[in-house]
Amino acid sequence: MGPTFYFIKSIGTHSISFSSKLYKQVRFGRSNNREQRKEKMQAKKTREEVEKINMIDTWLKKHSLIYVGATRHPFILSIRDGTVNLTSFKTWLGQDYIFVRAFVSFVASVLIKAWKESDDSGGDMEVLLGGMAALNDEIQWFKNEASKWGVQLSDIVPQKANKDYCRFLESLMSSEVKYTVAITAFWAIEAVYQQSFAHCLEDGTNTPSDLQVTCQRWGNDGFGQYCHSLKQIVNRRLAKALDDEIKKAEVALLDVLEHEVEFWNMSDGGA
Ligand SMILES: Cc1ncc(CO)c(N)n1
Repeated sequence: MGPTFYFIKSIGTHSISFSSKLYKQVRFGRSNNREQRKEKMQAKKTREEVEKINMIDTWLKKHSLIYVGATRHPFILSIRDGTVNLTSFKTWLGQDYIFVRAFVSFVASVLIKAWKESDDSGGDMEVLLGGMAALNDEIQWFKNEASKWGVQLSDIVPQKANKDYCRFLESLMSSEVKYTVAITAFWAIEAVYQQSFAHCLEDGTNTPSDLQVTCQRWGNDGFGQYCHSLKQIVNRRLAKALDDEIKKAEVALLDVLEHEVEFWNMSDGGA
């Protein structure tokens, strides 16, 4: 088949016609294809940039299965529907007290990294210091709560999942680990508890009244705000980070989510 001819204009008895290729070139401009390609690439770049601005949400969508596994664990769902086994709850309480003591040291190491590496335009240090103050309160709370439930904290032996998690925290305390990577893990650790316990406080839930204080501890709005501030710090850091650091931060997030699932699993009696 020959080229299609478009009748464009007739001037008097003279008609001018173009081949379709030529017509397109005249109609859309010679560099049409190249322009379109450029536009597409621009769109792709913009999408990547948008994803990078909120890297955390991009990752949570990408890894939604494990994220839901960590924030909607059967133990949490059993608190939420009121069927929780109190032995499970006490196991969790004792193990978490041990974890939080390691966690305080980890947060101290993140604070040191912030001081060394952050320009602190976002007030990172204040947010972290607020987190440490909350942990001071939390340790006291664990002691009160343990005596309320008859849990002897001095007798608690850390289970394997707990030891593994604490060892992971310790690995992040190394000066080799960048601030961006460590604070990504920090945000994830706090966010899992915030999301889990806030879920137990939603309308229409059956959370037992004597567990409400526990859920409030991490599910209250102030803690939600604090997690949001941490998330903004992380997103700001990741938007500026090099690829290698971004990859390590994503791995750290996945590690946290896996450790959190294993940690909840302990409450079910698994060692
Ligand atoms: C296991 C675990 N993850 C997160 C938190 C939040 O502080 C906690 N107390 N314990």
